[in-house]
Amino acid sequence: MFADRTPDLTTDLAALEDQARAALAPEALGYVVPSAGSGATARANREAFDRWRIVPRVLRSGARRDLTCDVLGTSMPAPLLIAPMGVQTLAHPDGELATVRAAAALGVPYVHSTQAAHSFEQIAEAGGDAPRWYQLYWPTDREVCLSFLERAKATGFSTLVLTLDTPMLGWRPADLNRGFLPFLRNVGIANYLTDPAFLAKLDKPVEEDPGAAALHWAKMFPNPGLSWADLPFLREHWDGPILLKGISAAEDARLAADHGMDGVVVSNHGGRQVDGAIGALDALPAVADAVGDRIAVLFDSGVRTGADTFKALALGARAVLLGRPVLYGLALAGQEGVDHVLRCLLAELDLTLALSGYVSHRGLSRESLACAQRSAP
Ligand SMILES: Cc1cc2nc3c(=O)[nH]c(=O)nc-3n(C[C@H](O)[C@H](O)[C@H](O)COP(=O)(O)O)c2cc1C
Ligand SMILES: CC(C)CC(=O)C(=O)O
Repeated sequence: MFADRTPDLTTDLAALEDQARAALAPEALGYVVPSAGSGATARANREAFDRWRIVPRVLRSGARRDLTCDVLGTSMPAPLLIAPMGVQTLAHPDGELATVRAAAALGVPYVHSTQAAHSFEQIAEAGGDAPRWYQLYWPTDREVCLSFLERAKATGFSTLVLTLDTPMLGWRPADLNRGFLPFLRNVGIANYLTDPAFLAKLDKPVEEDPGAAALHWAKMFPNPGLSWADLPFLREHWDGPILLKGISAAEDARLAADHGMDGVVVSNHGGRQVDGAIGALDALPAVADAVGDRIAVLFDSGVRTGADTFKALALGARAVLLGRPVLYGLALAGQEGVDHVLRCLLAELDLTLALSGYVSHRGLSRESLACAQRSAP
């Protein structure tokens, strides 16, 4: 099922998906690659990148470039993080451990999903001192939520990312057709299965009744009742920066700032939630305008190349999160594959800046781009 050689990986990250398809088992393929409904949002994500074009400048002394940056107190080699993605053992048996090791070797921050197949403690051990953020799916049970926050703090996660576009799972035909949800097989709930507050609520030890543990998770995961009024609870229990992920509307970004949040991630979950939503890059400029420098604006959904990263930064993102390509690298060659993907992205971003006349992403603005007209049908 998993490639156990080191395949020749393409340096065209947009084409990596095709290579990875062959390395993913059918259930993993059905979970990782597709999007919600008709796939309209995922297409809109890519179309938005195609519409914006870079306007290269010349003769600007670009021999030395500096991609380093600081985002909310986290230093990084470039404005790039690994997006939170659950159940990475579907892509490779080493799962998140391989990803965090590759990220740590390069200093790229890794964002740990609540739905990971490895626990906070395992990630901390594998990742060493490298920067790590924690993505929270806020469970309906507040004791479990608090326990997650405490464990994240105790194991060195500096920044909290609260994902809000997934109050329940989107309509995902590929999974529905197969009747496949990894969590119901206790895959991707490692943070729960190692959590004292969660385990205390089970009638029997997990080993005796794994099905009951999965069902208990299923009662806690969907949390459609959350509202803006809940945010002070998080602020009270988390000392570090907090970002809201899954923001598309400028008004929600403004509300995030008004509620004392430190940042937002403009994202539509890679098109996995609302079918027919606005392309994430199309949503970015209005969000950036709405909050200005009040809070940090980060971005994901559809980033596949260094040029895509350039465009998101030019349209107002302080950093981007890389999603599926990381899982494709992981599926193809484990830690080495993730390393390959990160290095390609970083090199291509550096090259795109150089070829476009910039010594740093800090010089980018909307003037670095032009919006190409759609061609007539
Ligand atoms: C397999 C998979 C699992 C994901 N799991 C999570 C998750 O646990 N938490 C979260 O906030 N986002 C999750 N996401 C969404 C990513 O963080 C990110 O928003 C998305 O992948 C960006 O789109 P892209 O992959 O098309 O670039 C997941 C995405 C994928 C593909
Ligand atoms: C529990 C899930 C919602 C994990 C996830 O974010 C995803 O599959 O997109």
